[in-house]
Amino acid sequence: MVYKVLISDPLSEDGIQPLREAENIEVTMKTDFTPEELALHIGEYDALLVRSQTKVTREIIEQAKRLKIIGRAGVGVDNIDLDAATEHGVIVVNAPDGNTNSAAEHTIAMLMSLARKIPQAFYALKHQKWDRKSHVGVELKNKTLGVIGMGRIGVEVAARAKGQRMNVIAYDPFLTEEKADKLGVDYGSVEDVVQKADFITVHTPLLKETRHLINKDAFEKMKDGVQIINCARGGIIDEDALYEAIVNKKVAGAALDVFEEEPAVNHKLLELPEVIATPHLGASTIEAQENVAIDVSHDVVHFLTGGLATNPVNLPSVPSEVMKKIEPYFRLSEKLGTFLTYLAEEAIEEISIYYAGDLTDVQVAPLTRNTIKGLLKRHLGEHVNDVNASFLAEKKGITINEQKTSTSKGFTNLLTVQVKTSKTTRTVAGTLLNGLGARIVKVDNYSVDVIPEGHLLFIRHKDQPGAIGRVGSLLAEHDVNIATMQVGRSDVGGDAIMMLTIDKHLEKEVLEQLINVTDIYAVNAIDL
Ligand SMILES: NC(=O)c1ccc[n+]([C@@H]2O[C@H](COP(=O)([O-])OP(=O)(O)OC[C@H]3O[C@@H](n4cnc5c(N)ncnc54)[C@H](O)[C@@H]3O)[C@@H](O)[C@H]2O)c1
Ligand SMILES: O=C(O)CC[C@@H](O)C(=O)O
Repeated sequence: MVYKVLISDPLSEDGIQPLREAENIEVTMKTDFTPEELALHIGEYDALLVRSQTKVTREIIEQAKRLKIIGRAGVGVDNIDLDAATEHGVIVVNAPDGNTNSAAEHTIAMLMSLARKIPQAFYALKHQKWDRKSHVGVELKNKTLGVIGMGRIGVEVAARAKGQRMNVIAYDPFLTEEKADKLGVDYGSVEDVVQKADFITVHTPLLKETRHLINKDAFEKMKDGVQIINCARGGIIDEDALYEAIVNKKVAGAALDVFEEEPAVNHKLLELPEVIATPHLGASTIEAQENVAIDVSHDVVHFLTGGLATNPVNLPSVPSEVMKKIEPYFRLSEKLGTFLTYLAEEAIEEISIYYAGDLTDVQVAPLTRNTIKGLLKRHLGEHVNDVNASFLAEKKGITINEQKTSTSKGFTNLLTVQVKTSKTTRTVAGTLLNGLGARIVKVDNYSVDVIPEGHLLFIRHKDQPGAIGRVGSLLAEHDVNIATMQVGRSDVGGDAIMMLTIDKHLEKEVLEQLINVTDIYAVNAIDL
């Protein structure tokens, strides 16, 4: 059998040697397909290799009848429809490490160019203007760099900024004070970073949660004259808000490698003299392109010849006998993990998963991985899957405990998940009710009975007359319909909880008002 591999974006010729040299693999490099042409021809191929230009949409995947693997030579997989790939049994692999250095160096290059107005000065000189007055810069020494997203690239950027004698303040949902100390950076919330930094650089993936993370509100809180860098993904910064902040002189400059829509030609931000930009060049070094092409080529060769992929991004394969027994619990375990991300307000340091009742008779490791996936996915994005979840948790310094116990508290099966942060321990437990599906049956010490789906509100309050009514009225005022409501308390007049299911996502402003309602201690708006 000969496997046909299509490379539809320019990849390093040296990097794809493992593919060229493999037996029974035929490589076609064709980088000028239109989306329509790609959809027309993709049916002939077993593997597709891309960078960020090719959009591997559902329409393309639906035409890809032979396709087994998509290789992304780079980190971000936002140009690939992962759900469609998974639904069609196509494994997606990426090359997460190969361009870290390149992207970090590009960020520092942008930071220095921005501070010293090098592109603007060069442009003037190219146009025969010897203009020194307009191009006075600022020094980096003793300035504060705010880093949002301390993954592979953020950590490297922070280390290099320290080499420029900068102070670094950073935020990442997985960054603890201890880890920040080890890295020699200050630990802060997004607010702290935004308020204290002279330069702000973002290094998160583009997710629902990070879309417009830097928006009008954030710009208002920043120091006057702050400068912004985005070498991660267009869309993390709200481009309209950035434009306005530059025109209003709040922001003194911005360096952009990425845009919401690419290619970004005729973009209004590019008309502003304060903006410098590159056309998505973060990973464009000979070394990075070779690294990512080698990594992804090896994975494609291994996978097509019956081996395992090193960097799978979507669903793994689980043996069918195991799957059959545990499949009914999959949704529940993932939802319990996700639920806890809303309750844990600091970085999670430890996760413990307890299996009781019927669950003591099954192989639970895939469920543990699935719970961890639910826990990580909200902040790390769609590339977290059952295969890489434990590995990613470990890399984030999270300890994982898995235990089978005899305390099923009267349930036929009981799955209890507990997370510890530096300040608190939060617990949620769920069960699969025969014929009725999944239920959350305990949150911390309170018994509840809630379907783990949709929009939930978990409210802690003082057991006082009127507290429930005030919550109901406020939600009604904002046209939020309560579908179900349960209450519980530790003792009369003491701590109590409300667990509500509501018909739509709770907007931030309503959440803020709810937190300020008399006798309410805390509110978690949870989207499952
Ligand atoms: N410009 C380029 O050519 C280029 C090159 C490489 C990577 N990138 C992009 O850079 C980004 C980061 O890549 P990486 O390899 O460091 O990824 P990574 O997964 O190692 O790190 C991302 C970090 O962002 C954090 N994060 C998630 N949500 C957050 C939030 N709301 N606030 C703060 N932090 C949050 C995660 O916890 C994680 O630690 C990706 O979007 C990637 O696609 C761009
Ligand atoms: O392919 C490229 O050059 C961009 C890659 C980069 O954005 C990534 O996410 O790895």
